Amino acid sequence: MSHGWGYGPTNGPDKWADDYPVANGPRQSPINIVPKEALYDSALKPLKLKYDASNAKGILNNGHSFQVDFVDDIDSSTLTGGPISGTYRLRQFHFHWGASNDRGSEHTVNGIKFPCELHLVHWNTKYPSFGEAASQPDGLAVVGVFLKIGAANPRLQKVLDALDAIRTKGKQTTFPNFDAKTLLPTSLDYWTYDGSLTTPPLLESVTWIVLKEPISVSPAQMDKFRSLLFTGEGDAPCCMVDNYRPPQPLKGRLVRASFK
Ligand SMILES: NS(=O)(=O)NCC1=CS(=O)(=O)c2ccccc21
Ligand SMILES: [Zn+2]
Repeated sequence: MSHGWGYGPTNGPDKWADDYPVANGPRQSPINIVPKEALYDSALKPLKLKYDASNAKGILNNGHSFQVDFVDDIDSSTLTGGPISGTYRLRQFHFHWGASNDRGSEHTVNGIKFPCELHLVHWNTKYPSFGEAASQPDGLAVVGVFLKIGAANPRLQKVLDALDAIRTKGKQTTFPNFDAKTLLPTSLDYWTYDGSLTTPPLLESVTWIVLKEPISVSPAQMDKFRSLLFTGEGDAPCCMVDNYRPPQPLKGRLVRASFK
């Protein structure tokens, strides 16, 4: 790719292997989850998410999605338990969504696409930094949450209300005092498998933890996601939609379930 990666016809997921050959690697993400083929593992521990709202820093349009970044220099917002060992710190969360409500999620369930998917990115504190962790096979843990069309989600609305300030690529603003736990569903039942970042550099360093229960989002709230632009101020505007990678080959991997 002569220009940066993206989600368009000339720089989208089918082209990423040109610059990132790991795109065809053995543990790529996302995947299609087939619940009947997942193995219930009674040894899997419950997820323990301990988030401190005061760690929320800012919200940024990074040209591929938008992300909410967190202070991660101490163990104040952490993920423990579940399929992982040790302590992983919350780094950021972001979303992937479609141009219409029939698509947008990265993981699928029995081939079903959701309109949106939330990713909460955590890094293993056995490594000295996020960057170092991102290059290790057990370096990252991403919690994925599906969004399903239904009633408006008041907890999500606080995030969406900030989007007018970051409409174009590179724009950011402060986003203090947000408890990411408010975005989680009631049940923390999950599927887990070994995978990768779903965006370049597609590093195969992610333990994926995909929650079974979706959270709700209204059609109007989905249109708020779609008000963002991939492009920068002054560029020809291109709506930020369909910023998802499709499911990748399982290549023999096991998907485990924390529930029967
Ligand atoms: N959808 S995803 O969470 O797998 N990839 C997005 C992502 C999350 S991140 O902050 O780990 C990071 C660093 C560098 C490049 C991409 C990313
Ligand atoms: Zn993501």
